[in-house]
Amino acid sequence: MTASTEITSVTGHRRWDSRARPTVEVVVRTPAGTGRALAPAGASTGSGEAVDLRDGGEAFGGKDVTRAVAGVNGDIAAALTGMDVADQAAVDARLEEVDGEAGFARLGGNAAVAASMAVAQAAAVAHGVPLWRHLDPAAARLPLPEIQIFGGGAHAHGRLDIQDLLVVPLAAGSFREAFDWTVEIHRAAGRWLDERGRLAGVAEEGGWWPAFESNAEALEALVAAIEGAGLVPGEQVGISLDIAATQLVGSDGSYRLTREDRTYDRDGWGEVLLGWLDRFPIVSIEDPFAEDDPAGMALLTAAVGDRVQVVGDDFLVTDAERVRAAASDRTANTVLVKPNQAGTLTRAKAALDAAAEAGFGAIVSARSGETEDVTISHLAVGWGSGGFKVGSATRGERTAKWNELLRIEENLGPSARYAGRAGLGPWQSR
Ligand SMILES: O=C(O)[C@@H](CO)OP(=O)(O)O
Ligand SMILES: [Mg+2]
Repeated sequence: MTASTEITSVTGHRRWDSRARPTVEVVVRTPAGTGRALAPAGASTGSGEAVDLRDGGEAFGGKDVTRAVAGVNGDIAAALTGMDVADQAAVDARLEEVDGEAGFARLGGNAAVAASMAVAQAAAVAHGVPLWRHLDPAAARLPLPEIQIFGGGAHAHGRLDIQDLLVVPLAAGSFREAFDWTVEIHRAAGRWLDERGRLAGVAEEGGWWPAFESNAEALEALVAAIEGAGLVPGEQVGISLDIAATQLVGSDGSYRLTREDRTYDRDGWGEVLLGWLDRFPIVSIEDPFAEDDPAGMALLTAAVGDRVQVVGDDFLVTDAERVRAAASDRTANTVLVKPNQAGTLTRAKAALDAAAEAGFGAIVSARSGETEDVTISHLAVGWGSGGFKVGSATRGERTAKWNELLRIEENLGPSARYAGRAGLGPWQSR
């Protein structure tokens, strides 16, 4: 170990996220440079996620991070000081050890992930390279983005049942062009809603918050928006849905569409989804069934898993073991990778590696509560994930991540490659 990459201090700080909630920032110092990172937070969370440690009683709706920040300045600082930022695996193992509980229940996954990411950032700074290059000097692929146009579910007070309606620029020639296309679709969608008096506001991730009469109407509007931008739905631009179905399921296991005032059993719900998949150019569907309904996930994967990306978010919670189980049970073909679900970068990377081994796709993803932190943009390139999901093309905490990818693409110059359709994952060629 060179002395210059040895951690001299770790400090925790209380900052703010895009939902006006407190969040944890960690600053890691070494003689060779400083790294900092901020924890994101989900709203539609999986029960198997690392624990988001919150406190404060009435203050900030019980969402304060006083204990999580204190844990960084106490146990985490004591445990990591003197370690080498270049040894991410050792740092992350130490974080698990010092917490001592599953899912970072004692010190908080929010504290752990911010510490883990700050260490990675410090290592990159110490080596004088951007984080993506530090993770893989040969990395050259820009991920296929999925970008939210309409927001619903828990992010829009249930105004629409489907949580995220996103576009996927399959046939763009570069990341830059992918984003150019997306903003035109975003604008066309806004016009479509405005002309029909359906514009109700902006959802938590910055997509339009529409007053649709049914979920199918939202899909029709999305197709119209793609066409309105002068693009061909399905060929140039596909649709991706995050159903976040755990939010739709009742205590009896039935699935409820509030918009349409209809309730379905597992098979009936499967019929609804298959109907949408037949009618609309959907290339990806996330959490189509609830996190505790593997039979539903298996039903859909068997029906469309050879042509549609079936993504586990709440269902797989960025966990390598769950990815391996999903591969053998055929309950998905792609994993959503959210570092804060895992608690450390090492655990998140293990889920991504398990996906690669299983022939699954992988999508590095932000949370609905975000900050200006751009670590995940670097992870997507440095880890070579096929996909990348950050919410909308609006709002600073989202554009920060997209702009960072544009910088990386420019930085790569002629060697940059845009993943395009291949970014949907290796399962396509099976
Ligand atoms: O479900 C999701 O994929 C994310 C992002 O849309 O939402 P949250 O961070 O609230 O879990
Ligand atoms: Mg999701």
